[in-house]
Amino acid sequence: MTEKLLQVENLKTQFFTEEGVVRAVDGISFDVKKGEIVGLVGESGAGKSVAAQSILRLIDHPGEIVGGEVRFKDDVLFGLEEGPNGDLKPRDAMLSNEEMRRRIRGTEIAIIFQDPMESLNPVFTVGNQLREFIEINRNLSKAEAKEEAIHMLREVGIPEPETRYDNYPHQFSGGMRQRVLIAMALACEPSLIIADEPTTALDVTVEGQILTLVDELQDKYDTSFVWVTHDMGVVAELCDRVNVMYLGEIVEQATVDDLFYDTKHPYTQALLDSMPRPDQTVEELNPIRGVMPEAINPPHGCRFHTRCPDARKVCMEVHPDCRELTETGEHSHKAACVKHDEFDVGYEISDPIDIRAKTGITSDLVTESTRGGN
Ligand SMILES: Nc1ncnc2c1ncn2[C@@H]1O[C@H](COP(=O)(O)OP(=O)(O)OP(=O)(O)O)[C@@H](O)[C@H]1O
Ligand code: NI
Repeated sequence: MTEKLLQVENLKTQFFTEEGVVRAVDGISFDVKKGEIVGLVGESGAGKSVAAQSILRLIDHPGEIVGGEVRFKDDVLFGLEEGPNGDLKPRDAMLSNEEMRRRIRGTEIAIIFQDPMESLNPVFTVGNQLREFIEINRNLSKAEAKEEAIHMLREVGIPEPETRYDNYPHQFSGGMRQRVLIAMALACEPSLIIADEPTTALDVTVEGQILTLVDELQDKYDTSFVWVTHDMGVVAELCDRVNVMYLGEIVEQATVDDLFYDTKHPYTQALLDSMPRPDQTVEELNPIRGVMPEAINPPHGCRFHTRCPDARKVCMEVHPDCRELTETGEHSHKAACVKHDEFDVGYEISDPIDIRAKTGITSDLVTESTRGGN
């Protein structure tokens, strides 16, 4: 049994805005084992970034983690318990803000964001920033830290690292800056790196190079990753296991192979169908119809029913949990869709609903999508 590094259980994060309560992350559960790359994939607004930030308790006002638990190794990063008056309060075992800063962030769990310029200071050289980070976090002398910084720049494929050490961030290309952030993330040899779409802004070739690099470094350092992306191509290339998110929930959770070749949720299927393929022209792309509804007032029943080609009346009423669909198989494969027998809520005898009427979209994408609900 592989060791579970990170365990997220029923995590809920909400934003209390003037328009209402945004249920950005609405009860997700997943785990990351040692040495694994686990994907969080979904369209814009699905809650991927909020989920990633919640793990490190990086949620600011008006946002708040309101429920669930996050455990990392033997530590409780987040957890609530009932207080004497019946109201919820942080569990005694939950790490303090100080412990999160000192012991966890950067050292045990590193995070890489989409825009490197947010994490790099434009007025200091790349080398100095990396050196200082290493010096502080690893208790090395200035000279040792500099040596280590150059070593890390070389590790992530920066050519002539001794010279590049003295360059400023703006003298690096986008891809090179992202490599610097990977170097910084790896510098303290964390057990887990959370990467929030770090390659999204890069062109495809550079993105490919970075993904290859991450794959190699992952092998070498045995670091685990949570990889946030909206791109199923990235998932295919990088991830071991995947969580598909829709409107704050995980709707399917499986190994990459199972997700691609034994797809259980219509939303996952729609994401896969919308993936550009080499044998297709741009005209042949199959974008997912409609837009994702607001997370303030998510649809009743299954949140995807308003866009789902397989939706029936029962889907408007029953809110499916993410349920195990394999018998005693080796790999767990979970999905939240009542068309599967495990749910037994009368899907087969329920009337189909006319999605055209619901989305107001009358493209031929809708008529052709009567793909069978097996
Ligand atoms: N500071 C905030 N205040 C109010 N709502 C927020 C805030 N941050 C995020 N949200 C809302 O939370 C939901 C989830 O957002 P999140 O950024 O996690 O989505 P995402 O899946 O990462 O999308 P993207 O691919 O665009 O990054 C969205 O409805 C978003 O509008
Ligand atoms: Ni995001």
